[in-house]
Amino acid sequence: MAEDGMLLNFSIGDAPIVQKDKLRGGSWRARRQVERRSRRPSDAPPAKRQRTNDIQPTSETSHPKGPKTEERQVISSLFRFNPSSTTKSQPNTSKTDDDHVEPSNAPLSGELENFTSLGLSLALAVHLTQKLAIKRPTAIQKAAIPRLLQDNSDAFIQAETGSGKTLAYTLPIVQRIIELTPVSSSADVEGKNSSAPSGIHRDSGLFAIILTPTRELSRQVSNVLASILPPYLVSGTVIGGEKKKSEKARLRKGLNILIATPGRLADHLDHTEALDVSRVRWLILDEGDRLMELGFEEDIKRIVSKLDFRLHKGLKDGVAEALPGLPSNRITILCSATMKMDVQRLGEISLKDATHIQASSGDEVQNDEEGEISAAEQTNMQGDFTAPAQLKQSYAVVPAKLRLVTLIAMLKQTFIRRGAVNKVIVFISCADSVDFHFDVFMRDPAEASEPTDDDNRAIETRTKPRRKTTEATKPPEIATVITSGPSLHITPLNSTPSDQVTVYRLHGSLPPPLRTSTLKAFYSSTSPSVLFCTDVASRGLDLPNVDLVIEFDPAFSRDDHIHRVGRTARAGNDGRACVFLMPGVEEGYIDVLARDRREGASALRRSDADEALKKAFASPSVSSNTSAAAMRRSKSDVKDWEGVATNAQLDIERWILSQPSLLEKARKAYQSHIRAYATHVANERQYFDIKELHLGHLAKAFGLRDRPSMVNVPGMRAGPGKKERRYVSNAGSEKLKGEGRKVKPGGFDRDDVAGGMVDLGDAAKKMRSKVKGMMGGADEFNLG
Ligand SMILES: Nc1ncnc2c1ncn2[C@@H]1O[C@H](COP(=O)(O)OP(=O)(O)OP(=O)(O)O)[C@@H](O)[C@H]1O
Repeated sequence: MAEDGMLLNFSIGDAPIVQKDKLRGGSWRARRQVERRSRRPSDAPPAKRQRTNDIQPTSETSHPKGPKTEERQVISSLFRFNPSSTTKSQPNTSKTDDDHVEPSNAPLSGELENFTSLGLSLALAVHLTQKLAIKRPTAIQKAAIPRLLQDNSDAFIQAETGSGKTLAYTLPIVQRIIELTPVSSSADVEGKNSSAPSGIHRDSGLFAIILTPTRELSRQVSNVLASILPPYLVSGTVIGGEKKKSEKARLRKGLNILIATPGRLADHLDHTEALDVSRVRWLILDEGDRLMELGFEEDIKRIVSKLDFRLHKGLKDGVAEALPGLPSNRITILCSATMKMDVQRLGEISLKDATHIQASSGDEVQNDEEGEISAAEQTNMQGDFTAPAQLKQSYAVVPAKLRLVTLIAMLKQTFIRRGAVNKVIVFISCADSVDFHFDVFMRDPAEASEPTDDDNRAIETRTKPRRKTTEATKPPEIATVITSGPSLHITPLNSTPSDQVTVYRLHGSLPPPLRTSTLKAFYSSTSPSVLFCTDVASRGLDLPNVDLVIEFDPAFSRDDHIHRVGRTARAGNDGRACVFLMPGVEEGYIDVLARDRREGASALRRSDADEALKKAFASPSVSSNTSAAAMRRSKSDVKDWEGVATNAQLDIERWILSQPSLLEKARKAYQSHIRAYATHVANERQYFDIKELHLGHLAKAFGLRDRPSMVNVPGMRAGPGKKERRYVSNAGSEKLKGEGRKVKPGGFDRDDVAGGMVDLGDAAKKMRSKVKGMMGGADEFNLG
C-alpha cells in the first residue's frame, strides 16, 4: 500500500499476513492470544495502547450478530474503559468565578489619563468620547500614541489581546494625515455635513497601508477607521472576494488609507495603474507573526520593495514636497499580541531600527544597528502572561469517547441560566469537524431514528445489571429548530423556545459572502449564540460580549491559544475560557496553560467530563444537590445522567447512520481531525502525541460506529506521499489554495487541515504504526 493513502483511508494493506489456519487445543483465551500474536510482525513490539481502566475490552463492545463483514458496526459504551486522568489527585485551588482580578487590558483609570495628554488633538479626543464612548487610553495606547505622533522610526507594538492596539496605531496616523493641512477643527472631525477643507481630501493621495492576514480582520480595521476618520478622508479595502474591477474602481476614486490582505495588494501593485503608492508613509503589518505563518513572506517582500521603489521615485520627482508635513521616509509598524521568532524574519524584511513598544512596562527597546532584535529581547517578546489577567481559564479532562456529549452538556449548562451568558465561541481544529459539529447541533430531533436492538444491547452492556426502562428509547433532551441562513436554534434542556440559542459556524472553506454574513450576524447578535469555528476566528476579531471560549480541540501552538482565548476578556471585560484535554499525556499541557497565568497552575480551574455531564443531564435532585447526602445517592441516580448522556450519544449515532451524506461527513471530520492532530507545533507534540490517540474511542466522538480501519471517505484526494509539505485536498483555505506557498506545519491556518500544506510524512508513518498496532491487539474493534 502506498503511504499516501494511509492517513486518508486507514488502509491496512501492508498489515502483517494473518495466520489463517485454525488453531486447535488449549483454552479459548490461549488460542486467541496465539492468534493475536501471530498477526503481529515477528520483530514488532506488542501494540502500544492507551491505558484504560480495564483490560478486558471485549465485553465493552456490542457486536451485531450476523456474518463477519467489514461493515460491521461497533457500539461501545460511553462510560467504560476510559483512560484515567493522571492529574486527578491535584487539589482544585483555583479562584472561583466570582473572585475579582484587576483587568490588565482595561482603559487606564487615573484622572489624568486622557488622550489629549498623549498629544492627540482635542477634536479627535472629543470625537472618541462622544461617538465611541472611549474616554481614557489603555496602557498600550498610552505607550504608542505619543511615540507614533512624534517619531518617524519603525516600531513593534506588542500588547495582550483586547488591549486596543488598533486604535493605538490608527489614531496617531489619522491625526498626522489630518495635520498635513492646517485644518483640524472639531467640526471637521465630527460634522458629517461639513464641507471638505481646502487641503487634504480623498484625492490627495494614499498615505497609509494596513496589511492584515484575513479578510475579516481587514473589514474590522476598516470599520474602526471609518468610525474615526473625518468625512473628507476616505479608507477602503482590497481583500479579494469581490471582482477586481470593483476594487480597481475604488482605488481610482481615491483612498487615503488602504486596508488589504497581502496577496491581493501585491496583485494590484503589479496590475493596477490607479494604485499610486508614491505618498505611502505608513505601512502597518497587523498580526505580523500570523502574516508570516500564513506564508505571506514573498508577498510582503514584493510589497515592501515596490513601496521603496515608488517612495524614492516620488521623492526624486518632488511628490513629497508638494505636501508639507509628510515624512520623508516610510514608517513601518508591526503589531501583535504575540511575537514569535517569525517576527525576526519579518523585521529583517520590513523594518529598520525599530522600537519595541509594550504596554506593561512602558519600556521601549531600540534594536541594534542592523535592525535585529537581541536574544534577550526576543525572549521578552515571546513573553509569558500574555493572556488578560481577568480571564478565568479552566480545563476539562474529557476522555475521547465522551467528548461530544460533554460538549453538548457544557453548552446546555452554559446557557441554562437565562441571561448569564450571551455568546460562546467553540474552537475546533479543522473545517470538516466544524461542519460536522454544526450539523449535530443543527439536527432536528424529529430526524432521530428508533433505537435498534444493537443500541439496546450496548446500553445493557454498559449499565449491567440494568432494569428495563423506557429511558433507552428516550431521545436526548436536545431539541433543535432549524432556521434559515447560517444559524439555527438549540433548545437547552427542559427549556422553552424562548430560551433558544443561535448557533453559527465559520471556517475558511465557506464561501466569502457566507463568512461575512455569519460574522456580521454573530457580531450583532444580542441573544444567546454559539459560534463553531476554526482558527480563522482566532486572530484579532473583536466580537462583543463573548463570555466564554471553549477550545474543544486544543490550539496547535501556545500562541494560537493566546489569540483564541483573547476573543473574550477584552478591553477590561470579564471572560472565561475552557480547553478540553484528554486524560493522559494531554494533561501535561496544563503546564503550558499555567505559563499564561501570573499565579501559575493555581489560577486554572479543573473540571471533568463527569462533572459537566452530571450538571447537565442529572435529574434536578441530583444535579442541584451537592450535599454529603447527595453524594451518597443511589446507584440508580448515578445511572440517571449516564443514561441520558448515553441516549444522547446513541441518538446521534443512529441519526448519522440514517443518512449516507451524514455518515460521510462524520468520517471526513474524523479523518481531518486526526490529520490536524498530527500538526501541533514540534515543542508541544509531547502533549499531543498521535501515537497516544485511541482511534476507536475518538471515532465515538464523531458518532461513528465504524472500525477505525474501515473509515474510507469518498471524494477525498490521496493523502501526502513521501514528499513532505504538499497540498492534500481540494477543501483547503482559499488563502493557500493554488498559490503554492510553503507553510510551516503547526503554524498555518487550519481552516481546513486537509487543505493546508502539511508536514505529514512523519505523521503518516506514526499513523501507520498506530493502525498496525491496533490490528495487532484491537480486540475492542473486533478486527480478528
Ligand atoms: N481606550 C479604550 N477604552 C475603551 N475601549 C477601548 C479602548 N481602546 C480600544 N477599545 C476597545 O477594545 C476592544 C479591543 O480593541 P482591539 O481590537 O484594538 O484590541 P487588540 O489589542 O487589537 O486585540 P487583538 O490582539 O485580539 O487583536 C475594541 O472593542 C475597542 O473598541
